[in-house]
Amino acid sequence: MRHFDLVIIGSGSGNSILDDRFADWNVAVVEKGIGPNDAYGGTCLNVGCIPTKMFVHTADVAGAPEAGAGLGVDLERRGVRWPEVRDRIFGRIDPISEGGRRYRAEGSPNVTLLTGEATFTDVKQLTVQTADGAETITADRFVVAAGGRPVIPEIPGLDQVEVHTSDTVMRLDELPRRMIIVGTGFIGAEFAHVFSSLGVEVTMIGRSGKVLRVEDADVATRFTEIAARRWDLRLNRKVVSAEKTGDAIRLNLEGPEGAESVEAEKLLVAVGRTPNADLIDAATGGLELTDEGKIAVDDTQRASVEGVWALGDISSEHELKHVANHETRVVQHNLLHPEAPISSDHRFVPHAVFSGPQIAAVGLTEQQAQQRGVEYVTSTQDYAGIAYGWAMEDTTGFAKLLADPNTGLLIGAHVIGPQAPTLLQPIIQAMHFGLDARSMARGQYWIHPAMPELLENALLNLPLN
Ligand SMILES: Cc1cc2nc3c(=O)[nH]c(=O)nc-3n(C[C@H](O)[C@H](O)[C@H](O)COP(=O)(O)OP(=O)(O)OC[C@H]3O[C@@H](n4cnc5c(N)ncnc54)[C@H](O)[C@@H]3O)c2cc1C
Ligand SMILES: NC(=O)c1ccc[n+]([C@@H]2O[C@H](COP(=O)([O-])OP(=O)(O)OC[C@H]3O[C@@H](n4cnc5c(N)ncnc54)[C@H](O)[C@@H]3O)[C@@H](O)[C@H]2O)c1
Repeated sequence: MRHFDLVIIGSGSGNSILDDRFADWNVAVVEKGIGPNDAYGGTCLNVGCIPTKMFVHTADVAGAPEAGAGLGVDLERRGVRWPEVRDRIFGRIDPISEGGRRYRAEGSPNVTLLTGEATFTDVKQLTVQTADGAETITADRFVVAAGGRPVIPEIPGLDQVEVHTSDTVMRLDELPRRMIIVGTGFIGAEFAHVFSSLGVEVTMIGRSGKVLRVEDADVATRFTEIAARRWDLRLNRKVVSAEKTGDAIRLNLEGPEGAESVEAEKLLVAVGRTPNADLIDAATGGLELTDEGKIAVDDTQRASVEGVWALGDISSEHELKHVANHETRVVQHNLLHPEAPISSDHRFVPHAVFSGPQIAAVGLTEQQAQQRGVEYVTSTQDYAGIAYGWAMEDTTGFAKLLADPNTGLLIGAHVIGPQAPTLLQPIIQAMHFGLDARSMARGQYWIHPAMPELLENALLNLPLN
Protein backbone atom coordinates (compact mmCIF):
# COMPACT_ATOMS: atom_id res chain seq x y z
CA MET A 1 0.00 0.00 0.00
CA ARG A 2 1.56 3.34 -1.05
CA HIS A 3 1.88 5.92 1.71
CA PHE A 4 2.14 9.67 1.07
CA ASP A 5 2.99 12.75 3.13
CA LEU A 6 -0.08 14.43 1.70
CA VAL A 7 -3.06 13.40 -0.42
CA ILE A 8 -5.23 16.08 -2.06
CA ILE A 9 -8.68 15.00 -3.25
CA GLY A 10 -9.89 17.30 -6.03
CA SER A 11 -7.95 19.28 -8.62
CA GLY A 12 -10.02 22.51 -8.43
CA SER A 13 -8.81 24.78 -5.66
CA GLY A 14 -6.87 21.83 -4.25
CA ASN A 15 -4.56 21.95 -7.27
CA SER A 16 -3.14 25.32 -6.21
CA ILE A 17 -1.96 24.18 -2.77
CA LEU A 18 1.28 22.78 -4.11
CA ASP A 19 4.17 25.16 -4.71
CA ASP A 20 7.94 25.05 -4.27
CA ARG A 21 7.60 24.81 -0.51
CA PHE A 22 6.16 21.31 -0.93
CA ALA A 23 9.00 20.17 -3.21
CA ASP A 24 10.29 17.58 -0.73
CA TRP A 25 6.85 16.26 0.19
CA ASN A 26 5.63 13.03 -1.37
CA VAL A 27 2.18 14.05 -2.59
CA ALA A 28 -0.73 12.38 -4.40
CA VAL A 29 -3.45 14.35 -6.17
CA VAL A 30 -6.64 12.40 -6.88
CA GLU A 31 -9.09 13.62 -9.51
CA LYS A 32 -12.00 11.74 -11.09
CA GLY A 33 -12.56 14.26 -13.91
CA ILE A 34 -15.37 16.80 -14.17
CA GLY A 35 -17.95 17.72 -16.80
CA PRO A 36 -18.77 15.96 -20.06
CA ASN A 37 -15.10 15.48 -21.00
CA ASP A 38 -13.84 14.37 -17.55
CA ALA A 39 -11.64 17.44 -17.33
CA TYR A 40 -8.87 18.28 -14.88
CA GLY A 41 -8.96 21.46 -12.80
CA GLY A 42 -12.38 21.51 -11.13
CA THR A 43 -15.62 23.41 -11.50
CA CYS A 44 -14.55 27.04 -11.88
CA LEU A 45 -12.23 26.47 -14.82
CA ASN A 46 -14.21 23.83 -16.70
CA VAL A 47 -17.92 24.17 -15.95
CA GLY A 48 -18.26 27.20 -13.67
CA CYS A 49 -17.10 30.77 -13.24
CA ILE A 50 -14.73 31.07 -16.16
CA PRO A 51 -16.71 29.70 -19.12
CA THR A 52 -19.96 31.21 -17.81
CA LYS A 53 -18.45 34.69 -17.66
CA MET A 54 -17.01 34.25 -21.16
CA PHE A 55 -20.56 33.50 -22.33
CA VAL A 56 -21.94 36.40 -20.26
CA HIS A 57 -19.60 38.88 -21.91
CA THR A 58 -20.60 37.55 -25.31
CA ALA A 59 -24.26 37.89 -24.30
CA ASP A 60 -23.67 41.49 -23.16
CA VAL A 61 -22.19 42.30 -26.58
CA ALA A 62 -25.14 40.58 -28.28
CA GLY A 63 -27.46 42.87 -26.30
CA ALA A 64 -25.99 46.03 -27.88
CA PRO A 65 -28.94 46.59 -30.28
CA GLU A 66 -31.39 46.82 -27.36
CA ALA A 67 -29.05 49.12 -25.41
CA GLY A 68 -28.35 51.22 -28.51
CA ALA A 69 -32.02 51.74 -29.33
CA GLY A 70 -32.54 53.70 -26.12
CA LEU A 71 -29.63 55.98 -27.02
CA GLY A 72 -30.75 56.70 -30.58
CA VAL A 73 -28.34 54.29 -32.22
CA ASP A 74 -29.78 51.66 -34.53
CA LEU A 75 -27.77 48.46 -34.48
CA GLU A 76 -28.62 45.17 -36.02
CA ARG A 77 -27.86 41.71 -34.63
CA ARG A 78 -27.58 39.71 -37.81
CA GLY A 79 -26.83 36.43 -36.14
CA VAL A 80 -25.05 34.50 -33.45
CA ARG A 81 -22.54 31.88 -34.60
CA TRP A 82 -23.07 29.58 -31.61
CA PRO A 83 -20.61 26.84 -32.60
CA GLU A 84 -17.94 29.52 -33.03
CA VAL A 85 -18.78 31.15 -29.67
CA ARG A 86 -18.74 27.78 -27.91
CA ASP A 87 -15.53 26.59 -29.59
CA ARG A 88 -13.77 29.91 -28.95
CA ILE A 89 -14.53 29.62 -25.26
CA PHE A 90 -13.71 25.94 -24.81
CA GLY A 91 -10.85 26.21 -27.30
CA ARG A 92 -9.25 28.40 -24.67
CA ILE A 93 -10.31 26.49 -21.56
CA ASP A 94 -9.78 22.86 -22.60
CA PRO A 95 -6.06 23.27 -23.36
CA ILE A 96 -5.52 25.00 -19.99
CA SER A 97 -7.24 22.11 -18.25
CA GLU A 98 -5.23 19.55 -20.23
CA GLY A 99 -2.01 21.49 -19.57
CA GLY A 100 -2.77 21.40 -15.84
CA ARG A 101 -3.35 17.67 -15.95
CA ARG A 102 -0.17 17.04 -17.93
CA TYR A 103 1.87 19.19 -15.54
CA ARG A 104 0.63 17.18 -12.56
CA ALA A 105 1.06 13.85 -14.34
CA GLU A 106 4.47 14.49 -15.88
CA GLY A 107 5.93 17.78 -14.69
CA SER A 108 5.82 17.54 -10.89
CA PRO A 109 8.41 14.93 -9.81
CA ASN A 110 7.20 14.73 -6.20
CA VAL A 111 3.51 14.46 -7.18
CA THR A 112 1.63 11.33 -8.22
CA LEU A 113 -1.59 11.99 -10.13
CA LEU A 114 -4.20 9.31 -9.58
CA THR A 115 -7.09 9.57 -12.02
CA GLY A 116 -10.29 8.03 -10.70
CA GLU A 117 -12.99 8.32 -8.09
CA ALA A 118 -11.69 8.27 -4.52
CA THR A 119 -13.58 6.85 -1.56
CA PHE A 120 -12.48 6.72 2.06
CA THR A 121 -12.29 3.06 3.08
CA ASP A 122 -11.04 3.83 6.58
CA VAL A 123 -9.73 6.74 8.61
CA LYS A 124 -6.91 8.32 6.53
CA GLN A 125 -7.17 5.51 3.97
CA LEU A 126 -8.46 6.08 0.46
CA THR A 127 -9.32 3.72 -2.37
CA VAL A 128 -9.09 5.13 -5.90
CA GLN A 129 -10.82 3.42 -8.84
CA THR A 130 -8.23 4.06 -11.56
CA ALA A 131 -8.34 2.74 -15.14
CA ASP A 132 -5.79 0.11 -14.04
CA GLY A 133 -7.94 -1.06 -11.14
CA ALA A 134 -8.47 -0.05 -7.56
CA GLU A 135 -5.55 1.29 -5.55
CA THR A 136 -5.67 1.88 -1.81
CA ILE A 137 -3.39 4.54 -0.37
CA THR A 138 -2.73 6.10 3.03
CA ALA A 139 -1.20 9.42 4.06
CA ASP A 140 -0.16 11.47 7.06
CA ARG A 141 -2.30 14.37 5.86
CA PHE A 142 -5.32 14.76 3.61
CA VAL A 143 -6.84 17.83 2.00
CA VAL A 144 -10.42 17.21 0.95
CA ALA A 145 -11.31 19.64 -1.84
CA ALA A 146 -13.81 17.50 -3.75
CA GLY A 147 -16.39 20.25 -4.35
CA GLY A 148 -20.02 19.60 -5.22
CA ARG A 149 -22.29 18.73 -8.12
CA PRO A 150 -25.65 19.90 -9.51
CA VAL A 151 -28.80 18.61 -7.83
CA ILE A 152 -31.38 16.89 -10.02
CA PRO A 153 -34.74 17.06 -8.23
CA GLU A 154 -37.11 14.09 -7.95
CA ILE A 155 -39.76 14.93 -10.53
CA PRO A 156 -41.83 12.17 -12.19
CA GLY A 157 -40.74 11.73 -15.83
CA LEU A 158 -37.57 13.79 -15.52
CA ASP A 159 -35.47 10.66 -16.04
CA GLN A 160 -37.25 10.15 -19.38
CA VAL A 161 -36.20 13.49 -20.91
CA GLU A 162 -32.88 15.09 -21.73
CA VAL A 163 -31.87 17.21 -18.74
CA HIS A 164 -29.04 19.72 -18.92
CA THR A 165 -27.19 21.16 -15.96
CA SER A 166 -24.50 23.82 -15.86
CA ASP A 167 -22.05 20.95 -16.50
CA THR A 168 -23.41 20.32 -20.02
CA VAL A 169 -25.48 23.27 -21.23
CA MET A 170 -22.52 25.35 -22.38
CA ARG A 171 -21.55 22.67 -24.92
CA LEU A 172 -24.87 22.34 -26.77
CA ASP A 173 -24.52 21.37 -30.45
CA GLU A 174 -26.79 24.20 -31.51
CA LEU A 175 -28.87 26.92 -29.91
CA PRO A 176 -32.44 25.76 -29.35
CA ARG A 177 -35.40 27.93 -30.29
CA ARG A 178 -36.74 27.66 -26.73
CA MET A 179 -35.25 26.75 -23.35
CA ILE A 180 -36.91 26.07 -20.00
CA ILE A 181 -34.81 26.94 -16.97
CA VAL A 182 -35.95 25.46 -13.65
CA GLY A 183 -34.47 27.44 -10.77
CA THR A 184 -34.19 31.16 -10.09
CA GLY A 185 -30.84 31.25 -8.29
CA PHE A 186 -27.39 32.29 -9.49
CA ILE A 187 -27.12 29.75 -12.28
CA GLY A 188 -30.68 30.22 -13.54
CA ALA A 189 -30.27 34.02 -13.61
CA GLU A 190 -26.92 33.91 -15.41
CA PHE A 191 -27.92 31.37 -18.06
CA ALA A 192 -31.30 33.04 -18.68
CA HIS A 193 -29.34 36.20 -19.51
CA VAL A 194 -26.86 34.32 -21.70
CA PHE A 195 -29.32 32.29 -23.74
CA SER A 196 -31.99 34.98 -24.11
CA SER A 197 -29.37 37.52 -25.24
CA LEU A 198 -28.22 35.02 -27.86
CA GLY A 199 -31.79 34.75 -29.18
CA VAL A 200 -33.29 31.79 -27.30
CA GLU A 201 -36.85 32.15 -25.93
CA VAL A 202 -36.41 31.49 -22.22
CA THR A 203 -39.08 30.30 -19.80
CA MET A 204 -37.92 30.49 -16.19
CA ILE A 205 -39.67 28.55 -13.46
CA GLY A 206 -39.36 29.32 -9.76
CA ARG A 207 -40.90 27.96 -6.59
CA SER A 208 -41.04 31.23 -4.70
CA GLY A 209 -42.40 34.63 -5.68
CA LYS A 210 -39.01 36.19 -6.45
CA VAL A 211 -35.99 35.59 -8.61
CA LEU A 212 -32.73 35.65 -6.60
CA ARG A 213 -34.75 35.77 -3.40
CA VAL A 214 -31.67 35.53 -1.16
CA GLU A 215 -30.67 39.04 -2.19
CA ASP A 216 -31.79 42.12 -0.27
CA ALA A 217 -35.56 42.32 -0.87
CA ASP A 218 -35.30 45.64 -2.78
CA VAL A 219 -32.74 44.11 -5.13
CA ALA A 220 -34.66 40.84 -5.59
CA THR A 221 -37.88 42.77 -6.27
CA ARG A 222 -36.20 44.98 -8.89
CA PHE A 223 -34.47 42.03 -10.53
CA THR A 224 -37.75 40.08 -10.61
CA GLU A 225 -39.54 43.00 -12.33
CA ILE A 226 -36.83 43.16 -14.98
CA ALA A 227 -36.74 39.37 -15.37
CA ALA A 228 -40.48 39.34 -16.02
CA ARG A 229 -39.95 41.76 -18.91
CA ARG A 230 -37.07 39.74 -20.38
CA TRP A 231 -38.27 36.16 -19.93
CA ASP A 232 -41.47 34.16 -19.68
CA LEU A 233 -41.30 34.10 -15.90
CA ARG A 234 -43.45 31.57 -14.05
CA LEU A 235 -43.12 32.08 -10.29
CA ASN A 236 -44.84 30.31 -7.39
CA ARG A 237 -44.85 27.19 -9.55
CA LYS A 238 -44.22 23.56 -8.65
CA VAL A 239 -42.97 21.27 -11.40
CA VAL A 240 -45.30 18.27 -11.19
CA SER A 241 -44.01 16.10 -14.03
CA ALA A 242 -41.95 16.03 -17.21
CA GLU A 243 -42.63 14.33 -20.51
CA LYS A 244 -41.34 14.16 -24.06
CA THR A 245 -43.57 15.52 -26.84
CA GLY A 246 -42.09 15.06 -30.34
CA ASP A 247 -38.94 17.18 -30.45
CA ALA A 248 -39.80 19.07 -27.28
CA ILE A 249 -39.89 18.58 -23.54
CA ARG A 250 -43.05 19.45 -21.67
CA LEU A 251 -43.12 20.35 -17.99
CA ASN A 252 -46.45 20.19 -16.22
CA LEU A 253 -46.74 22.83 -13.53
CA GLU A 254 -48.97 23.61 -10.60
CA GLY A 255 -49.34 27.33 -9.93
CA PRO A 256 -51.55 30.02 -8.43
CA GLU A 257 -54.00 29.61 -11.32
CA GLY A 258 -53.98 25.80 -11.27
CA ALA A 259 -52.40 23.42 -13.74
CA GLU A 260 -50.44 24.64 -16.76
CA SER A 261 -47.63 23.37 -18.96
CA VAL A 262 -44.60 24.77 -20.74
CA GLU A 263 -42.62 23.33 -23.64
CA ALA A 264 -39.16 23.81 -25.07
CA GLU A 265 -36.51 21.99 -27.05
CA LYS A 266 -34.00 22.16 -24.18
CA LEU A 267 -34.31 21.97 -20.41
CA LEU A 268 -31.78 23.37 -17.94
CA VAL A 269 -32.13 22.40 -14.28
CA ALA A 270 -30.42 24.80 -11.85
CA VAL A 271 -31.88 24.13 -8.40
CA GLY A 272 -28.68 24.17 -6.37
CA ARG A 273 -25.63 22.02 -5.78
CA THR A 274 -24.90 19.25 -3.31
CA PRO A 275 -21.52 18.58 -1.66
CA ASN A 276 -19.54 15.52 -2.80
CA ALA A 277 -19.06 14.30 0.80
CA ASP A 278 -21.17 11.25 -0.07
CA LEU A 279 -19.06 10.42 -3.16
CA ILE A 280 -15.87 10.30 -1.10
CA ASP A 281 -17.66 8.46 1.75
CA ALA A 282 -16.52 11.03 4.27
CA ALA A 283 -18.31 9.18 7.08
CA THR A 284 -16.16 6.05 6.60
CA GLY A 285 -13.15 8.36 6.74
CA GLY A 286 -14.34 9.41 10.20
CA LEU A 287 -15.20 12.93 9.04
CA GLU A 288 -18.08 14.66 10.77
CA LEU A 289 -20.66 16.33 8.55
CA THR A 290 -22.79 19.44 9.04
CA ASP A 291 -26.59 19.39 8.81
CA GLU A 292 -26.19 20.41 5.14
CA GLY A 293 -24.06 17.32 4.47
CA LYS A 294 -20.83 19.31 4.21
CA ILE A 295 -17.59 18.32 5.90
CA ALA A 296 -17.45 20.05 9.27
CA VAL A 297 -14.32 22.17 9.74
CA ASP A 298 -13.08 24.61 12.37
CA ASP A 299 -11.91 28.11 11.50
CA THR A 300 -8.47 26.76 10.53
CA GLN A 301 -10.19 24.43 7.99
CA ARG A 302 -9.35 21.34 10.10
CA ALA A 303 -11.85 18.50 9.86
CA SER A 304 -12.76 16.21 12.76
CA VAL A 305 -9.86 13.79 12.07
CA GLU A 306 -6.38 14.99 13.01
CA GLY A 307 -4.34 15.69 9.89
CA VAL A 308 -7.38 16.17 7.60
CA TRP A 309 -8.37 19.58 6.24
CA ALA A 310 -11.27 20.48 3.96
CA LEU A 311 -11.92 23.56 1.83
CA GLY A 312 -14.20 25.00 -0.82
CA ASP A 313 -17.66 23.81 -1.80
CA ILE A 314 -17.41 20.51 0.10
CA SER A 315 -17.13 22.27 3.44
CA SER A 316 -17.88 25.97 3.05
CA GLU A 317 -21.28 27.61 3.46
CA HIS A 318 -20.19 29.95 0.63
CA GLU A 319 -20.05 28.13 -2.72
CA LEU A 320 -17.84 30.76 -4.31
CA LYS A 321 -14.44 30.54 -5.92
CA HIS A 322 -12.93 33.51 -4.10
CA VAL A 323 -13.89 31.81 -0.82
CA ALA A 324 -12.40 28.48 -1.95
CA ASN A 325 -9.22 30.33 -2.97
CA HIS A 326 -9.00 32.06 0.42
CA GLU A 327 -9.52 28.77 2.27
CA THR A 328 -6.87 27.14 0.06
CA ARG A 329 -4.32 29.73 1.18
CA VAL A 330 -5.28 29.07 4.81
CA VAL A 331 -4.88 25.29 4.40
CA GLN A 332 -1.60 25.78 2.55
CA HIS A 333 -0.23 27.84 5.45
CA ASN A 334 -1.53 25.41 8.07
CA LEU A 335 0.03 22.41 6.31
CA LEU A 336 3.39 24.17 6.28
CA HIS A 337 3.14 25.75 9.76
CA PRO A 338 1.11 23.39 11.95
CA GLU A 339 2.59 25.03 15.04
CA ALA A 340 1.14 28.45 14.10
CA PRO A 341 -2.17 27.88 12.30
CA ILE A 342 -4.15 30.77 10.83
CA SER A 343 -7.94 31.09 10.50
CA SER A 344 -10.19 31.78 7.54
CA ASP A 345 -11.81 35.21 7.48
CA HIS A 346 -15.47 34.88 6.50
CA ARG A 347 -16.62 38.22 7.93
CA PHE A 348 -17.32 40.06 4.69
CA VAL A 349 -17.85 37.55 1.88
CA PRO A 350 -19.05 39.30 -1.28
CA HIS A 351 -20.84 37.69 -4.20
CA ALA A 352 -21.96 38.77 -7.63
CA VAL A 353 -24.53 37.56 -10.12
CA PHE A 354 -23.43 38.18 -13.69
CA SER A 355 -26.86 38.43 -15.25
CA GLY A 356 -28.70 41.28 -16.93
CA PRO A 357 -28.66 43.44 -14.87
CA GLN A 358 -25.65 42.50 -12.76
CA ILE A 359 -25.87 42.27 -8.99
CA ALA A 360 -23.19 42.43 -6.32
CA ALA A 361 -23.49 42.36 -2.56
CA VAL A 362 -21.51 42.12 0.66
CA GLY A 363 -22.55 42.01 4.30
CA LEU A 364 -26.07 42.01 5.67
CA THR A 365 -29.29 42.49 3.76
CA GLU A 366 -31.78 44.83 5.39
CA GLN A 367 -33.90 41.80 6.30
CA GLN A 368 -30.94 40.11 8.03
CA ALA A 369 -30.16 43.32 9.94
CA GLN A 370 -33.77 43.40 11.16
CA GLN A 371 -33.79 39.71 12.11
CA ARG A 372 -30.56 40.12 14.05
CA GLY A 373 -31.74 43.27 15.79
CA VAL A 374 -28.79 45.24 14.44
CA GLU A 375 -29.10 49.04 14.60
CA TYR A 376 -28.72 50.41 11.06
CA VAL A 377 -29.48 53.24 8.68
CA THR A 378 -29.79 52.92 4.91
CA SER A 379 -29.23 55.02 1.85
CA THR A 380 -30.18 54.24 -1.74
CA GLN A 381 -28.75 55.97 -4.79
CA ASP A 382 -30.13 55.38 -8.29
CA TYR A 383 -27.81 55.22 -11.28
CA ALA A 384 -30.34 57.60 -12.85
CA GLY A 385 -29.19 60.24 -10.38
CA ILE A 386 -25.50 60.28 -11.29
CA ALA A 387 -23.90 61.70 -14.40
CA TYR A 388 -22.69 58.41 -15.83
CA GLY A 389 -26.15 56.94 -15.23
CA TRP A 390 -27.52 59.75 -17.43
CA ALA A 391 -24.98 58.78 -20.09
CA MET A 392 -26.26 55.22 -20.01
CA GLU A 393 -29.93 56.28 -19.68
CA ASP A 394 -30.15 53.74 -16.87
CA THR A 395 -33.56 53.71 -15.20
CA THR A 396 -33.45 50.56 -13.05
CA GLY A 397 -30.10 50.31 -11.25
CA PHE A 398 -29.28 51.42 -7.72
CA ALA A 399 -26.87 51.01 -4.84
CA LYS A 400 -28.17 50.45 -1.32
CA LEU A 401 -25.94 50.80 1.72
CA LEU A 402 -26.52 49.83 5.33
CA ALA A 403 -24.37 51.39 8.05
CA ASP A 404 -24.11 51.61 11.80
CA PRO A 405 -25.59 55.05 12.57
CA ASN A 406 -23.16 55.68 15.43
CA THR A 407 -19.82 54.54 14.03
CA GLY A 408 -20.57 55.05 10.34
CA LEU A 409 -19.11 51.60 9.63
CA LEU A 410 -20.73 49.83 6.69
CA ILE A 411 -22.61 46.63 7.49
CA GLY A 412 -24.04 45.81 4.05
CA ALA A 413 -23.95 46.96 0.45
CA HIS A 414 -26.09 45.91 -2.50
CA VAL A 415 -25.71 47.07 -6.09
CA ILE A 416 -27.92 46.18 -9.04
CA GLY A 417 -26.97 47.61 -12.41
CA PRO A 418 -24.11 47.95 -14.89
CA GLN A 419 -20.70 46.87 -13.57
CA ALA A 420 -22.12 46.12 -10.11
CA PRO A 421 -19.31 43.66 -9.14
CA THR A 422 -16.62 46.17 -10.08
CA LEU A 423 -18.40 49.02 -8.31
CA LEU A 424 -18.72 47.02 -5.09
CA GLN A 425 -15.01 46.35 -4.60
CA PRO A 426 -14.14 49.61 -2.71
CA ILE A 427 -16.98 48.86 -0.28
CA ILE A 428 -15.50 45.41 0.41
CA GLN A 429 -12.18 47.14 1.03
CA ALA A 430 -13.78 49.65 3.41
CA MET A 431 -15.47 46.89 5.39
CA HIS A 432 -12.29 44.84 5.69
CA PHE A 433 -10.15 47.76 6.74
CA GLY A 434 -12.70 49.42 9.03
CA LEU A 435 -13.13 52.61 7.00
CA ASP A 436 -16.23 54.56 8.05
CA ALA A 437 -18.68 55.99 5.51
CA ARG A 438 -17.81 59.69 6.05
CA SER A 439 -14.06 59.16 5.79
CA MET A 440 -14.59 57.02 2.72
CA ALA A 441 -16.85 59.60 1.05
CA ARG A 442 -14.85 62.73 1.83
CA GLY A 443 -11.34 61.45 2.52
CA GLN A 444 -10.52 60.79 -1.13
CA TYR A 445 -11.17 62.02 -4.67
CA TRP A 446 -13.89 60.33 -6.71
CA ILE A 447 -13.27 60.50 -10.46
CA HIS A 448 -15.90 62.62 -12.16
CA PRO A 449 -18.13 61.70 -13.88
CA ALA A 450 -17.39 58.01 -13.35
CA MET A 451 -19.71 55.32 -12.08
CA PRO A 452 -18.26 55.09 -8.55
CA GLU A 453 -20.00 58.43 -7.90
CA LEU A 454 -22.96 56.12 -7.30
CA LEU A 455 -21.25 54.99 -4.09
CA GLU A 456 -19.97 58.45 -3.18
CA ASN A 457 -23.56 59.76 -3.19
CA ALA A 458 -24.93 56.74 -1.36
CA LEU A 459 -22.26 57.18 1.33
CA LEU A 460 -22.94 60.92 1.68
CA ASN A 461 -26.68 60.32 2.00
CA LEU A 462 -26.44 57.89 4.92
CA PRO A 463 -28.32 59.55 7.83
CA LEU A 464 -25.55 59.00 10.39
CA ASN A 465 -25.76 60.38 13.93
C1 LIG B 1 -22.13 27.44 -13.47
C2 LIG B 1 -21.34 27.95 -12.31
C3 LIG B 1 -20.88 29.25 -12.31
C4 LIG B 1 -20.14 29.73 -11.23
N1 LIG B 1 -19.73 31.03 -11.25
C5 LIG B 1 -19.04 31.52 -10.21
C6 LIG B 1 -18.60 32.87 -10.21
O1 LIG B 1 -18.83 33.64 -11.14
N2 LIG B 1 -17.90 33.32 -9.14
C7 LIG B 1 -17.63 32.51 -8.06
O2 LIG B 1 -17.00 32.96 -7.10
N3 LIG B 1 -18.04 31.21 -8.04
C8 LIG B 1 -18.73 30.71 -9.08
N4 LIG B 1 -19.14 29.41 -9.07
C9 LIG B 1 -18.78 28.57 -7.90
C10 LIG B 1 -17.34 28.03 -8.01
O3 LIG B 1 -17.16 27.43 -9.27
C11 LIG B 1 -17.07 27.05 -6.89
O4 LIG B 1 -17.33 27.65 -5.65
C12 LIG B 1 -15.62 26.58 -6.88
O5 LIG B 1 -15.20 26.15 -8.16
C13 LIG B 1 -15.44 25.44 -5.87
O6 LIG B 1 -14.12 25.00 -5.89
P1 LIG B 1 -13.68 23.67 -5.14
O7 LIG B 1 -12.21 23.59 -5.27
O8 LIG B 1 -14.29 23.63 -3.79
O9 LIG B 1 -14.36 22.48 -5.94
P2 LIG B 1 -14.21 22.03 -7.45
O10 LIG B 1 -13.57 23.06 -8.29
O11 LIG B 1 -15.56 21.54 -7.84
O12 LIG B 1 -13.17 20.82 -7.38
C14 LIG B 1 -13.53 19.58 -6.88
C15 LIG B 1 -12.88 18.52 -7.73
O13 LIG B 1 -12.97 17.29 -7.03
C16 LIG B 1 -13.24 16.25 -7.94
N5 LIG B 1 -13.85 15.15 -7.20
C17 LIG B 1 -15.06 15.14 -6.61
N6 LIG B 1 -15.28 13.97 -6.01
C18 LIG B 1 -14.18 13.23 -6.22
C19 LIG B 1 -13.82 11.91 -5.85
N7 LIG B 1 -14.63 11.15 -5.11
N8 LIG B 1 -12.62 11.45 -6.26
C20 LIG B 1 -11.78 12.23 -6.99
N9 LIG B 1 -12.08 13.48 -7.36
C21 LIG B 1 -13.26 13.98 -6.98
C22 LIG B 1 -14.16 16.90 -8.95
O14 LIG B 1 -14.13 16.19 -10.18
C23 LIG B 1 -13.58 18.30 -9.07
O15 LIG B 1 -12.65 18.41 -10.11
C24 LIG B 1 -19.85 28.88 -10.14
C25 LIG B 1 -20.30 27.56 -10.13
C26 LIG B 1 -21.03 27.09 -11.21
C27 LIG B 1 -21.49 25.66 -11.20
N1 LIG C 1 -21.72 34.38 -9.96
C1 LIG C 1 -21.46 33.44 -9.05
O1 LIG C 1 -20.71 33.63 -8.10
C2 LIG C 1 -22.09 32.10 -9.20
C3 LIG C 1 -22.68 31.71 -10.40
C4 LIG C 1 -23.25 30.46 -10.48
C5 LIG C 1 -23.22 29.62 -9.38
N2 LIG C 1 -22.64 30.02 -8.23
C6 LIG C 1 -22.65 29.16 -7.04
O2 LIG C 1 -23.26 27.92 -7.33
C7 LIG C 1 -24.32 27.69 -6.44
C8 LIG C 1 -25.39 26.89 -7.10
O3 LIG C 1 -26.13 27.71 -8.02
P1 LIG C 1 -27.67 27.43 -8.27
O4 LIG C 1 -28.23 28.54 -9.07
O5 LIG C 1 -27.82 26.03 -8.76
O6 LIG C 1 -28.25 27.41 -6.79
P2 LIG C 1 -28.95 28.55 -5.91
O7 LIG C 1 -28.98 28.01 -4.55
O8 LIG C 1 -28.37 29.89 -6.17
O9 LIG C 1 -30.43 28.60 -6.49
C9 LIG C 1 -31.23 27.46 -6.59
C10 LIG C 1 -32.68 27.89 -6.72
O10 LIG C 1 -33.46 26.75 -7.02
C11 LIG C 1 -34.58 26.71 -6.16
N3 LIG C 1 -34.99 25.32 -6.00
C12 LIG C 1 -34.46 24.39 -5.18
N4 LIG C 1 -35.08 23.21 -5.36
C13 LIG C 1 -36.01 23.40 -6.33
C14 LIG C 1 -36.96 22.56 -6.96
N5 LIG C 1 -37.08 21.28 -6.62
N6 LIG C 1 -37.74 23.10 -7.92
C15 LIG C 1 -37.61 24.40 -8.26
N7 LIG C 1 -36.73 25.24 -7.70
C16 LIG C 1 -35.94 24.74 -6.73
C17 LIG C 1 -34.11 27.38 -4.89
O11 LIG C 1 -35.20 27.85 -4.16
C18 LIG C 1 -33.23 28.48 -5.44
O12 LIG C 1 -33.96 29.62 -5.76
C19 LIG C 1 -24.75 29.08 -5.98
O13 LIG C 1 -25.37 29.06 -4.73
C20 LIG C 1 -23.48 29.84 -5.97
O14 LIG C 1 -22.86 29.72 -4.71
C21 LIG C 1 -22.07 31.24 -8.13
